[in-house]
Amino acid sequence: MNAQQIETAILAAHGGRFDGHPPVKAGPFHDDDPVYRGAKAACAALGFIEVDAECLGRAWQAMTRRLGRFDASAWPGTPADFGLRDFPPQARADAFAPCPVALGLYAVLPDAEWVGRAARAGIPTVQLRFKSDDESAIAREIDAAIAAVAGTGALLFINDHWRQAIAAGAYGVHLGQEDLDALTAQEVQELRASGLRLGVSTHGYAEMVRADAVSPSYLALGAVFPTTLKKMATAPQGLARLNDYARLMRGYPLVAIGGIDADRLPQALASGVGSIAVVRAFVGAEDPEAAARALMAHMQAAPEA
Ligand SMILES: Cc1ncc(COP(=O)(O)OP(=O)(O)O)c(N)n1
Ligand SMILES: Cc1ncsc1CCOP(=O)(O)O
Ligand SMILES: [Mg+2]
Repeated sequence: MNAQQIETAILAAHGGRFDGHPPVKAGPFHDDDPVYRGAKAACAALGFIEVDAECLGRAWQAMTRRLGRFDASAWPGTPADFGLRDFPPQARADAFAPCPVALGLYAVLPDAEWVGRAARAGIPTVQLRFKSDDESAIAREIDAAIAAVAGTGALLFINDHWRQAIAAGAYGVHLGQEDLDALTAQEVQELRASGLRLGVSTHGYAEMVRADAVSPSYLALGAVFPTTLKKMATAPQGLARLNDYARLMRGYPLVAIGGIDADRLPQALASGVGSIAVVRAFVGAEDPEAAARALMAHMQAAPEA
């Protein structure tokens, strides 16, 4: 088959699954392999951004070589086809400290007062996402958040401020791709050696591959649905992509985030992720404690993935 036939076959098999993403201009192409070229072109037509179409083109090429034939009905979902190292990642020598596979309902919160409120409402995983450049205010807020979860059993992640999180003895740290890229290899090692858990944001295939390079404790997959809380560089990924991402990265504890509320929670959870992260569904609720109960009831009611 030539590249054009491969592209047509992939679009015929998968075109209906990825509704809602406008096509992206295909290329550049880095070699003449017809599976790579056809699959990359098809994935661009399915709306995957350049870096993700490139990842998928290479993964289709690797999958085809591994299977010994081109199968348009398949979709790459094997870590080795993406060049990822051995799964499960927790077994790697350089893995970050492990965290539960099912982090459950995960509330992302603007300050320590909200952290305490979420923890007292019984939410099992909470994050302090305190945006400030004031070092002493950050340290104060982190200390207050740690005090606020004491005795509740909630696991506390600190967003962005990893050094202060280590100093204060938090359970873990959450970093975005830019946050991770800003760290030197030595700083990544310092964070790993601290024993704090590390969660990393991802918004597609290339970012999952990038995050996997440091073997973090969990991966966040987002934004699943549109969110008004944060200006996103990438379009909402949608449920079809979330399902594929969760299948590929199933060796990790996974967190779905972005625009999830009680109505959408069951669909997101059905992807196989062990955790659903929310901001507005808790903080923006008229009665946050009642909202927490409803969200947690939805999580419990969901059938095992
Ligand atoms: C659980 C979870 N997922 C994603 C994010 C976003 O992190 P990041 O991309 O670093 O953006 P900011 O939150 O720092 O604006 C998160 N905080 N938590
Ligand atoms: C911080 C963050 N990262 C990806 S989406 C998001 C915000 C999620 O907020 P909401 O649950 O209110 O859509
Ligand atoms: Mg960040």
